[in-house]
Amino acid sequence: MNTRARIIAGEDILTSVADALQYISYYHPPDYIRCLSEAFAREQSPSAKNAIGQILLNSRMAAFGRRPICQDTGLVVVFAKIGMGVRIKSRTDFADLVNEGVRRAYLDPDNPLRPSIVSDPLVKRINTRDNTPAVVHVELVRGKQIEITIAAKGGGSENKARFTTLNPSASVSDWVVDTVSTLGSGWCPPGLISVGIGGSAEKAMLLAKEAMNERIDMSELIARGPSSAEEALRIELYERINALGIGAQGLGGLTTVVDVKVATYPAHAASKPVALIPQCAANRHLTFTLDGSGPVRLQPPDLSEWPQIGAGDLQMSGVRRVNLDTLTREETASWRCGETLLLSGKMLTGRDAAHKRMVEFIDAGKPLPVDLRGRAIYYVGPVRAVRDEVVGPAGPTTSSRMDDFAEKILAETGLFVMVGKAERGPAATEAIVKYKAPYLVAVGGAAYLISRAVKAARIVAFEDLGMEAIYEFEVQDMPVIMAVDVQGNSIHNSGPIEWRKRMAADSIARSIGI
Ligand SMILES: O=C(O)C[C@H](O)C(=O)O
Repeated sequence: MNTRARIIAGEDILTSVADALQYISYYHPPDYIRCLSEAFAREQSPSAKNAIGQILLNSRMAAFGRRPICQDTGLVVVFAKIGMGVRIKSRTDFADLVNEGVRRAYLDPDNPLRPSIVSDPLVKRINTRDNTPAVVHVELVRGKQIEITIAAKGGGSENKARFTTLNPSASVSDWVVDTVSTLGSGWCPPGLISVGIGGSAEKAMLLAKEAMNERIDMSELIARGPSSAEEALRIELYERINALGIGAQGLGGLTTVVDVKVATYPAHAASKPVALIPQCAANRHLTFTLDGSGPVRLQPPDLSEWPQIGAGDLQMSGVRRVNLDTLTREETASWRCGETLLLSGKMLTGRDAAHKRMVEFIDAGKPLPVDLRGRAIYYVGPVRAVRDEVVGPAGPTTSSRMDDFAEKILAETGLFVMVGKAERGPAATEAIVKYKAPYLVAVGGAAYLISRAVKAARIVAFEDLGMEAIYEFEVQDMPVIMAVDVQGNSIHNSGPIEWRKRMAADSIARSIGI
């Protein structure tokens, strides 16, 4: 038996991490594209079909353009299984090698990725500018290889991770379904729900996080039938979660999840820890193995698997064209929940840090550096532009994080319209009604597609905030859906209720044979 350690160069780890992060920034996993294409064909809700179509079209454009699928290019999470017969030739720690790979990938001049990580998360929250550090999990295993699973996890879906410890006899299925029904759609469905059961609090979370990177195989599982309690739970959850009618982007529809993963580990007799982590439509991960023969060599996927969706397939009939430069309160009050609008003209951008600072200015009686009166604001933190782009991928961020600022911003600035992603909470909805300032949504996960509607972009305030600075965008035909109108009607309430009812009626109809 050869007992000599196998040498793996640190540089091969670093290069492979960098190449893998670039690769997953623009190539969706083909298994996800296959499922989403099926969901697109099946979808009957026009809004949800349009959203899935935009995600698929965006994915194809990102793959051919080699630009990020989503403006949120993620928090890097690594699961490394290091064979105990391996010796890593490096002067730095394993985590430093990974971080150097992250730095190289995110600062790549051909395809720069958006740095989203802030240090001092408690107080200063300063962007580290290279997306480091990654979250690295290492396990020592038998063998002479290193297997690395790397993911770039979106912030919106990570924010919806949940944990509980159930009583041993309580139903995991009920807790998961109840919890998903409270998450809203900031996690950007259609995606996956991953569930970790057992171990301890942190172990359950890790089980869920690791399992979400497994191959999507729900239709195969349903076809062959479950062979374990975990598999039976996967099918049950897949059916029950989709029956909630949440649909793509929470607009109401048939597909909320394309798969549900379940991983288990022995637990204490007194406990049943359960972790739930959603995976968004920017489902980015890759597993590769290093055996000492050099860095990983990644082949592009077969792009003929990406459906060729055109504007005509997007169910955009009856759209209303809006000139943002001539908005009036009368006009915005006439927009109705569920309508598709195509926005043209100038809009401002601003997200978490810009809102916090604007409210600090207002509280201190200082004038804002930009006049929001009569304008639309888009909640976005774009990727840096390259080559002929005016802006990099620029999809919407989760609007509910701006809810706490809505009342003050609307009261003090005369802002007319907000554009973002997913539902608003009760306080923001009240402010929308009170100040007659409607709320529109763009499709989360269609960032590169949306960026093509941006014809000019310039930073107008808070440049030090990096991707969170306030820009002025000039857009042409940017597609959005009217989500909360000035009466307070919300598509994120009415859509899922309608599709839940329709699906229940359909299954009743099927069960009685009509
Ligand atoms: O940070 C972002 O751009 C978006 C975030 O991933 C979100 O979904 O809210």
